[in-house]
Amino acid sequence: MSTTRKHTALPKAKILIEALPWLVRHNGKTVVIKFGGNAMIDEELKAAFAQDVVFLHHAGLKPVVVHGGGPQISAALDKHGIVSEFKAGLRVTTEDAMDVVRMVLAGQVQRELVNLLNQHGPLAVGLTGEDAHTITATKHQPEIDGELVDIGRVGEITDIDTGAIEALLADGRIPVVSSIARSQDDGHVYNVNADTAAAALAAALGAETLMVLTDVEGLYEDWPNSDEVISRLTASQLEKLLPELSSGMVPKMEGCLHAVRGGVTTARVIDGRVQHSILLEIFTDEGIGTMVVPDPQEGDAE
Ligand SMILES: Nc1ncnc2c1ncn2[C@@H]1O[C@H](COP(=O)(O)OP(=O)(O)O)[C@@H](O)[C@H]1O
Ligand SMILES: CC(=O)N[C@@H](CCC(=O)OP(=O)(O)O)C(=O)O
Repeated sequence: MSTTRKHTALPKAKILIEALPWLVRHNGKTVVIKFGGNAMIDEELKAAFAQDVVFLHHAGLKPVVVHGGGPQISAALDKHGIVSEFKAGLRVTTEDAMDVVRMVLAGQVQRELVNLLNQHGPLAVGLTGEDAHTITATKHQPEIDGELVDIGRVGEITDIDTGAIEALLADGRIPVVSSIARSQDDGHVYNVNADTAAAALAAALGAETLMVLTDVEGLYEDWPNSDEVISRLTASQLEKLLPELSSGMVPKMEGCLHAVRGGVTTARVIDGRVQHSILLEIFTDEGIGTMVVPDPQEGDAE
């Protein structure tokens, strides 16, 4: 081998070998990746996201994608002359708005991600929570200032059926799930926050990791005054912090808590604006966002 080739080949081999412990650790494990609408900034980032997910698949992990689309829904509602309003971090969803939500999530955002993933092979299959009873919900009425408030067709998850997703994973596919649920009691479909849906799926699937890609570096300790990111916190530490959180971070961190309390080993909030942030997070020591871990059991070494 020429000296020049050795010089370029060796560093590449070293990078591959560095990933070996992580490849071994994650082999065969399910990882639920939530791709937030705010992180879908440009075509390059979306293509890099698809590459990362396909990489995980070929590296022996079982990725499941749950996508958001908040900004995309707001833009479409705007075109329909419907004003977007959020209460308790959730979109007030009228019957007409629900049609738009479903059209954008299942017909636009999900299709685009499925298409990007399938440029690498016949891998991705899109579904919504309605399919095969994957997500069942009942009408959600959040409590605001001590009163239950009606925010329309917003769902609270009551049941997850992992059958369809597990069948797809067993068939070597990458499920791409839109956060729309069916209701058992009134026949309506419901709008579910995508972080909440991803966390519930991660827990029900017994996933090793929940990874939430968003448009900030992680959970800021004192948002919006400082950009100091909390790199690691236990479930109990997070629980204490929850009442202080605001807006989009509420469902994200509640979801992370639900996931780790439900058996997921780590839940991470990472910056989706950084290209290949998924690979950095899974295959290197340089975790870049906020990691939530279960409380240490008595007798565990710190
Ligand atoms: N403590 C916090 N740390 C980081 N971001 C926060 C915090 N509190 C609120 N936020 C807001 O939450 C947003 C992320 O949530 P959201 O807009 O719902 O994103 P996504 O579309 O990725 O789900 C951030 O852009 C930021 O404005
Ligand atoms: C009930 C509720 O608020 N649903 C969300 C669903 C999409 C979502 O969660 O998208 P992001 O992850 O991009 O925020 C919405 O209508 O915006």
